[in-house]
Amino acid sequence: MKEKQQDALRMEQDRIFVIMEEIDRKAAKWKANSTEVGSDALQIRKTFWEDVTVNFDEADDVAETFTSIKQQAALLSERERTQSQMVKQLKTLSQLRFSPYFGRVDFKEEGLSQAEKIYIGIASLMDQQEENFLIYDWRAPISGLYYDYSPGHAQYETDTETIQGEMELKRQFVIKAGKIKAMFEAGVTIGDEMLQEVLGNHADNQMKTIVATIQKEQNEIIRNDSSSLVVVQGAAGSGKTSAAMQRVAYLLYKYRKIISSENIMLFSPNPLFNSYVATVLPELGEENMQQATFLEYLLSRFGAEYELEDPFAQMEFLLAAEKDESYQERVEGIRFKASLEFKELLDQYEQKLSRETLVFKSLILKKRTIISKQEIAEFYDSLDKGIAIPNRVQLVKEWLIKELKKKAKAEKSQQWVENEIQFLEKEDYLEAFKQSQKHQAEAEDTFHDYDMEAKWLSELVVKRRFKPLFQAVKKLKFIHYNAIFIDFFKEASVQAEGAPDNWRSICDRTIHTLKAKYISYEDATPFLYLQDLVEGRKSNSSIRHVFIDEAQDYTPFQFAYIKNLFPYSKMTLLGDINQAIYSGPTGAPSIFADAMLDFGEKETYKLTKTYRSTKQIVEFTRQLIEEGNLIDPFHRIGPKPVIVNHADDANHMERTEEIISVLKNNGHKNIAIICKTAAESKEAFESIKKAHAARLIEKGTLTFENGVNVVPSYLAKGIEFDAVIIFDSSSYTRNEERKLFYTACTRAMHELYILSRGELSPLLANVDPQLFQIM
Ligand SMILES: Nc1ncnc2c1ncn2[C@@H]1O[C@H](COP(=O)(O)OP(=O)(O)OP(=O)(O)O)[C@@H](O)[C@H]1O
Repeated sequence: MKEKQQDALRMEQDRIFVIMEEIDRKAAKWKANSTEVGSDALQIRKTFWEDVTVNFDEADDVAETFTSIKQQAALLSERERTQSQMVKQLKTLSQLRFSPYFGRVDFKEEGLSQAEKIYIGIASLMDQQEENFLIYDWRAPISGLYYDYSPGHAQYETDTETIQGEMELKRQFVIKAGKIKAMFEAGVTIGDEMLQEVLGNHADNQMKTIVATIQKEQNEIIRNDSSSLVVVQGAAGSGKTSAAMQRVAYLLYKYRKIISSENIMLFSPNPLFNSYVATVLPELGEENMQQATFLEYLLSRFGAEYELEDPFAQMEFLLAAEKDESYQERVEGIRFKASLEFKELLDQYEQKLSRETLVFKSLILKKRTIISKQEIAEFYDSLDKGIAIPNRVQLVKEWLIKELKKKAKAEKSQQWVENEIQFLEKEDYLEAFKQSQKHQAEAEDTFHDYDMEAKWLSELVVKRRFKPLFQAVKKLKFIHYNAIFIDFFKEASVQAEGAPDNWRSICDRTIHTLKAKYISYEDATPFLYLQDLVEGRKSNSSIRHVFIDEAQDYTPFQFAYIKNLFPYSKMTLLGDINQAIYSGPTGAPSIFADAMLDFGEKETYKLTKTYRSTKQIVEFTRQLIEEGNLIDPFHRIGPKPVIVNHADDANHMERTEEIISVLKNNGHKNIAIICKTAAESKEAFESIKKAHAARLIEKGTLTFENGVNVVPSYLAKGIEFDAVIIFDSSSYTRNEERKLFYTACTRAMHELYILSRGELSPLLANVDPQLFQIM
């Protein structure tokens, strides 16, 4: 048996050498081509103007010149595109040279006498004659066999038919620098050995691709290309983010003729997460999709006029301001403002707005009202009420631009203009002189040079002063959204169906903050929604697929808003209701708990098998949540979580430092000290850094590095560490914090320590004592 395996290994290694030769041959050829295309492009750039006919004498000549320039530019951009395509292909070749493939299946198609050997890697490679595949791209239809079946009957779908047959062999490889490091023959338990190998590795500050070990249920999610909405509810560590990333790569491959990375958008929870996942697609030879946090979108819309609270500040309030007298009321406000009932109130308010007037802002120039808000309102009110609000707003805009032009003309003779002329720059005077010379030469005018110059200079002054006004009008800044939103809360305070009992007081408080131009996070999306009702819906037609990771933290209101923003997009939502850290403390609805996700064709997947943590950690953490018994740990063995049981504060820091040393000695490179809040993190960091080189993660932190990281609980979501130390379990006391505590504990891959400065968290009370060690 052993000998047979040795032979197989030798044979496979020999094949790799042959493949590497082919890669080298192709690389040399492509490199030569790429250099040629590159020098072509350079040449075109150098001689661009020599090769076009430039003649502006007659109208026909101008048209010809224009066509000629266009042709030359098209030629240049085609060459440049080809060159960058070649560079990309060369990069993929070098990735293949390092590790040509990770899987092989021998598949005998029904009706054929011989099995085909199908090798699967991150990209396809053809033989020298360009006839046969030496390597199949993992996203090709036939590669589905590798993920979905073990030896025996198997089938795969092409665009037109289902191909049936027999899988005779399934092999997995770990190949590095062209050498086979490990080879597994898959039996009934598909890929377990290979998974063991992969999952046993240390954590990294960058997520890795999982193409070699994608599991069947993940593969279904990755390859679903028919549903408008894919919803994945998956336990912590079940591979939701991984599935999302490979799904992006799959869509980019399958629809490469119609979509590219610019047409895919990922909403992620924070900037740290953005950088954590940033290397997955490049590793697969693809470019990263567009990535943003929802907060970034909000900030881009609000501009500098308002102070916008971010979700992390809101979270800090929810976790740390429990004793604040406004706490309960705000929590209830957050809950209601997250709902579709609240959105309905805004829709009703739109009806009222369409019958009544809007609130406007006067256009002010140098502290003088140029066009008053009353004049704007009068014009607006004179318009037919049957016209939709956004269209009326457009008419006001056009009217204002005309009025501003008239005002600007009239303004030129004002004394202030003359005064400002004196303060113009030397260049402006020079330009005025040139203009007047030009005018003199062109027209037999009776104007004195001096008059011409003065006229030009006063025009310049007025133009400069009016420019911001024109810009403001174009951006519809003459609408007083804040006042309209305040008016909405005044109206809504008396007639809110489904609102909490203290709704009136919530509205008063909201009005108070809005008057100070402060937008609480829970008010931000409703504010923009109202703004869009007035201005017309903003929608993005270039995005064809939106991914929302950690989707459990989006409210139904936010989701409805995002859906409106991307009306032509398919959507993939990935989340875990047990990690709903925002709706935990507020009880606000989450799109994952709601039945509101009715969307054309929706497909829901549940992932219950988890891969991140050892069996011992999962058995422990799943007892922290309801229905945790449904979570199925991957069989990877490690030490039981440790609860450090001491109810006094005195040696807490010392113990933390000792444990960090133990974890370092155990070979862990990536250790997180997870604290509940930013303030606790700061405090922990200040102490720890005296004994260990450590890094503090804050809401603006863009990357995290291997080493000791001190991180607030809500920023750790989505990422993972070799070992986690929960800094102080005693700070998680309320049931509302259960999901946050669970999220923090599930970040650990290999070891989990729970420390407490006071009493052990009551959230641990029901955990089976067999599942942890006490220290
Ligand atoms: N099929 C797989 N093969 C290898 N590793 C996998 C596989 N699926 C998941 N993993 C690994 O499990 C870990 C968790 O995956 P991922 O972060 O995608 O899970 P998640 O469901 O998004 O987790 P969470 O909700 O806790 O943030 C990662 O290290 C990932 O590489």
